[in-house]
Amino acid sequence: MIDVLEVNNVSYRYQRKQVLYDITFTVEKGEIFGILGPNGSGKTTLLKLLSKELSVQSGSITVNGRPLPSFSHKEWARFAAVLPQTIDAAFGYTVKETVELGRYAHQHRLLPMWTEEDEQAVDAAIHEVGLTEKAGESIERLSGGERQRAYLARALAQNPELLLLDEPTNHMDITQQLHLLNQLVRSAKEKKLTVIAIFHDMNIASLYCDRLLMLKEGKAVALGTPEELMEPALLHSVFQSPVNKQAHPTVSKPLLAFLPERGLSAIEQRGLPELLTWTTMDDCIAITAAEPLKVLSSALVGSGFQWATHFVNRQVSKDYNREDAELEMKQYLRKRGLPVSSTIGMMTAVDIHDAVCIYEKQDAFSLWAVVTAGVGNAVDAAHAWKRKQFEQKIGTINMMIFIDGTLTDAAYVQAVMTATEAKVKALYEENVLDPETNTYATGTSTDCIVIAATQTGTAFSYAGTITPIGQVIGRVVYEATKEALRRYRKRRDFS
Ligand SMILES: Nc1ncnc2c1ncn2[C@@H]1O[C@H](COP(=O)(O)OP(=O)(O)OP(=O)(O)O)[C@@H](O)[C@H]1O
Repeated sequence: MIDVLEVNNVSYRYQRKQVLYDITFTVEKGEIFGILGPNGSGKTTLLKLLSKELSVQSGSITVNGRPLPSFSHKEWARFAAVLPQTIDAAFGYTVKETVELGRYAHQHRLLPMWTEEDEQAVDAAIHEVGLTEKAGESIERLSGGERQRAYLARALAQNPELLLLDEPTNHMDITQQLHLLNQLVRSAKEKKLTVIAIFHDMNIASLYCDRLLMLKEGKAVALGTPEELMEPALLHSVFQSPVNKQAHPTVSKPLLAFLPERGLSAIEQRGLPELLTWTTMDDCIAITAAEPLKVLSSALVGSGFQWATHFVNRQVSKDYNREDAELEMKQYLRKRGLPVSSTIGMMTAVDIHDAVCIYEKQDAFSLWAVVTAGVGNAVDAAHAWKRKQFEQKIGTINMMIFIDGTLTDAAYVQAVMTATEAKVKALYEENVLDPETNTYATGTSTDCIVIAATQTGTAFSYAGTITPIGQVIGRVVYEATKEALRRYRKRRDFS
């Protein structure tokens, strides 16, 4: 890789105020390089030094191996284009005329001539920022975001090798931000355009930048890929705001969630039993939480991680068979007056009146488990592959585990593991067999689990069987599953 830009030990002071200290980094050709940092950390000053708007006082900046000061004004204007943070609007110009100004660097000083190449560069740049329709509009009649795009088009029309952007997506709505940044990434890759940009939105920077430089009080505190920099501890120390890091659902980039200050939540004031309201209707159990709980579930409605206030275990007939069960379930929830977007919905053919609830209170947390169990579809997971097809009978084990505590993602996963292991043990002790293989069943073919936590109070990094919370989950699930199985068999044997 070729380094376009080398910044070595650059420091800067405005009169007596030192604002940059010994900044060193390199930027490669075709790279999208982001500069991040709190207000006043020196980002704009650094960008002004890179764009030659300010002169280097100490240290050095070289571009393609040449010291930056050795570039003439015209040479530099051909090489680099700048989009500053604020631009005084050139009133009276149309969008197209504004963008045309970007071509001046390519004009011969003595014999200025507007060529086909100039015309094409202007049209292409206007198209790239999505302003073709407004090319004839005067600049002062554009919205703030549109105006920003027009100035970006002016910079792009320069056909620069280096683009320096100070908050390029300022004033833009999210569609425009994504459109523009997608375009920048395309240009960077296709034309080997190098982009150095200041960002305030860390998720946007993480999504679009190859590497990031983090400034704090004029010092470079971190330099690396978004994966390396988006670390909660580092971000907390730089921005003084608590932050959580998660995996982006579809792109291999980190996603950050900043945490608002919360007042005392219901759980801290009232405890788990007061937070949850239990209602048994003719064909479902509905549990309502006064505060949203963070849930990991395999439920038909509301699977994966999400926040929810309603938890429904619905009883359906053993012949229930719908092509789109999820859609039908959502219609059912709607009819019941439940908010579908914050409801976790599961189904069972087991009689919901046989549900077993166990509440456990410890010093550091409390836990409530609700289990319905049937074993008509019992299966041995180790030998399920031997089955030709699964015949659906009554019998599914549905578990909901409510916890007043703060769980990490790892703790959620371990809670699922611990609960599953305890369930397997209960099935073993109740002698539940897979009817096909005649071996001990480990579950049923349609089991469902919900782990719901308040995300307040005691923090749990893990919930495996070595931890107090894991031990409670294991015991409570084991006992509740055994009791639910006994109730299921009793009803089956007497009906
Ligand atoms: N012309 C100037 N004269 C004196 N001090 C200045 C000047 N320009 C900026 N500063 C100071 O230098 C420091 C860094 O400012 P700079 O604009 O580089 O920060 P920034 O990280 O870009 O901030 P923001 O995120 O708010 O845009 C600030 O304390 C600012 O007040």
